[in-house]
Amino acid sequence: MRLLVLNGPNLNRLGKREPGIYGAETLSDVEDHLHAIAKEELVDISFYQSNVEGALIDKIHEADDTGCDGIIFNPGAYTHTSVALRDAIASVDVPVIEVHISNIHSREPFRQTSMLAPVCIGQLSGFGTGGYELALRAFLLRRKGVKL
Ligand SMILES: O=C(O)[C@]1(O)C[C@H](CCCOc2ccccc2)[C@@H](O)[C@H](O)C1
Repeated sequence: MRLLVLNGPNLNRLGKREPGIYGAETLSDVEDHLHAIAKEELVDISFYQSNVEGALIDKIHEADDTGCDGIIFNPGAYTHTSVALRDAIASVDVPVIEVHISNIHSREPFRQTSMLAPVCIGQLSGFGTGGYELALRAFLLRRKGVKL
């Protein structure tokens, strides 16, 4: 199984700022952790972070065109604004799980709406960086035939 972990704007700052909201782990720490699980589970996993909406869209298209089995996607602030990313996800067959480190539903009103959730297979929000592992394990359960 091949998975892509996609991160949107400012997530390159993870662990460097606002640890009270997003924790102290860096994006590299998250990648190392997911790499270890992927190795155990014989999953081919790749990572991409961009602050550019169009680059994220191109990556979603590329994943679909190359037979990726799933995308774990933290869209960052584009979650709340991007019709273009919504349309990109709607335009591909590859399943997408939306991940948020914070619980967006308990934060400012403008963060409580996701433009992308309706076209994703699910959303994980508020589990810290553990949400990325939860999403990986959700794809593993789907691989076993669990209807998620
Ligand atoms: O909780 C999440 O994962 C968010 O996607 C994070 C976004 C923010 C990404 C920026 O993350 C930073 C991490 C550390 C320091 C500065 C920004 C925020 O705009 C969303 O509403 C919720």
